[in-house]
Amino acid sequence: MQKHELQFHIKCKKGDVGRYCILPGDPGRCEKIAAYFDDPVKVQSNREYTTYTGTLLGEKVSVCSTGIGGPSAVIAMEELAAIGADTFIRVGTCGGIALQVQSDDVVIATGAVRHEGASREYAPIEFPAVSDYHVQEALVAAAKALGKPWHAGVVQCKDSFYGQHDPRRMPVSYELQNKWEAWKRLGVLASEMESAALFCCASALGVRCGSCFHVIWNQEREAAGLDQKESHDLAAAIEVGVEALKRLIQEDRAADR
Ligand SMILES: O=P(O)(O)O[C@H]1O[C@H](CO)[C@@H](O)[C@H]1O
Ligand SMILES: O=c1cc[nH]c(=O)[nH]1
Repeated sequence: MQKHELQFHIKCKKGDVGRYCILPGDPGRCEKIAAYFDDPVKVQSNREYTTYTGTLLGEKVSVCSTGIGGPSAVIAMEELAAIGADTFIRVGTCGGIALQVQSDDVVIATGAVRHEGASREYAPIEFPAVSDYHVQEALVAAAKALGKPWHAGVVQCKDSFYGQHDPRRMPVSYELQNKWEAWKRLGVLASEMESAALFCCASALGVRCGSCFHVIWNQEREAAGLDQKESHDLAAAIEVGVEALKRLIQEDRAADR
């Protein structure tokens, strides 16, 4: 596929997007994220992929939704990279696993458990799904500067949302439940679905990617009888993602990258 061509799924072409892109899963989140940009314009909407472009600090930036799961997320990354994007921040939602992770906190992924399929088509399973160091650093600095409660560590990715929430129902419950116990003992912070695939795809493409998440709930806190609520206000995670992009833009300018 030629780099100047309209990309097959996102229906964008070179010039439509900036080198800096925010990647939410939910298309409905794009307009809310674009509202933080200067002069945001809706560029395209096709399948699960909705794209807006605007500016931050005078730099062209975009937001493009990825849909749910690794396969559609790496399509977005591949097609955005083909038309010039090289720095990605996934702003998503997650469910807490570690007991200290509470609803409304912001989780920043340093790495992701590859309990999903798409990353295996980019890298052998021995290869770690890790976020870009500079993006990770910018996300932590942003969370600190904005005074948001944050945690940085490993997140778990899987392909089945209901395998996470109702593993006993699944014929492979023996695997899901045993592995979940391992994630807990290994200090995994939270569960979501796209970062492992995005991190491996980014490594393969030579682009930068990091992730931050709004914590909706924590099923382990609930199981332990700790206080627990459900929250769907993603403002803190969005603000951390946007602030991190600004910091990366400034750092890249200072380093003439
Ligand atoms: O809210 P988003 O960004 O879609 O992220 C999370 O929510 C979806 C599941 O409900 C999965 O995509 C998961 O990773
Ligand atoms: O529990 C959750 C919440 C969001 N996304 C997930 O994959 N799991």
